Amino acid sequence: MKQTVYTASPESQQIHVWSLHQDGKLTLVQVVDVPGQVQPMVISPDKQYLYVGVRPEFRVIAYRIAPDDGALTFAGESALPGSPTHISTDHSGKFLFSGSYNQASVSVTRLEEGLPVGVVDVVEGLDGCHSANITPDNRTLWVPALKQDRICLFTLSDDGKLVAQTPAEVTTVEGAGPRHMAFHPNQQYAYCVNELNSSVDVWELSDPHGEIECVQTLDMMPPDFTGTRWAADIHITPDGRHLYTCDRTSSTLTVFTISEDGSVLEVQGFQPTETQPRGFNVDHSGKYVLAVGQKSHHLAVYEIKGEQGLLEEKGRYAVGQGPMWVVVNAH
Ligand SMILES: O=C1O[C@H](COP(=O)(O)O)[C@@H](O)[C@H](O)[C@H]1O
Repeated sequence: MKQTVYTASPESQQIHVWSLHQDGKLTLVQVVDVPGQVQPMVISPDKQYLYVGVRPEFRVIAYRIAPDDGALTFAGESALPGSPTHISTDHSGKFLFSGSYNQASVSVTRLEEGLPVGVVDVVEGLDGCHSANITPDNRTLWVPALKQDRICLFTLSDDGKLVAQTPAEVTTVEGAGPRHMAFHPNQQYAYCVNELNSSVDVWELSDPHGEIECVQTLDMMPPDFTGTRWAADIHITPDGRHLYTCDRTSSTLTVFTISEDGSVLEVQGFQPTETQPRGFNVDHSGKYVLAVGQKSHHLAVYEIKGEQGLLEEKGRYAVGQGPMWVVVNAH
């Protein structure tokens, strides 16, 4: 398996394309100058396109991915109704979702033959909308509205419309600020990192018409931490054994193990990382974590070690200015 890593740096308006080698080393393949401040990124389910959200002219740009070395070529673009804070796709590759914090909305863009062609739905009134997360069965879109301490639940219709479910939302404790999510591969549990109190909620997914319950809430900060909590991102290993989160004030990655059935998390340790980590990811082999520092302008690679999933730094690399997002493609 070959892997390519993409980092987005909005201040220098660049995407860096890296080959990730088996030993965790990176070599630079390409630096793409993006026409705008590039923030969120996602790879199409068929692995042929990288979609990126750009501002101040709000749009999604599609880059074709070269199958051999992962290099990017501009392929198309489409306007978005608000600043793209987060983008993702459904699993069929027919729709792209964009959560907009500043516009308090989530939008759905139709994809045709991999290219974005236009917005087909917008849901407003989602204050602090921070991400859109489709369940592994492609049925339900979970959309955290950070400023409302709720995660809205929508059914994705065949024509890309978002239909509020019953119940239409789940709520966190007051002041948590739900932000980003990950799903367990067994499809029974979702994990949400809460920005404002740096905690993680474990959501038990049930029958679509039944109750969805928060079965555990964990503090992700070291016990002696006294600063302002400012969590950002969350990722799970492909085998569902380890979960990682990041906090920007402390520049820390928190390491969790996950119980066999996905229901119980346990904090295993804290990894100091790049300054102000807003985005990170796990590679497809489940061997490496890659994190960028918005204030260090570097990408660090960590090897996942042993049963606890603790991290050991393998190298760090200068990227563009203000890096925010990391995605990994396997081809
Ligand atoms: O994490 C955060 O995100 C919001 C929205 O970010 P944007 O890049 O879409 O403008 C930001 O305003 C907030 O301060 C920050 O904590």
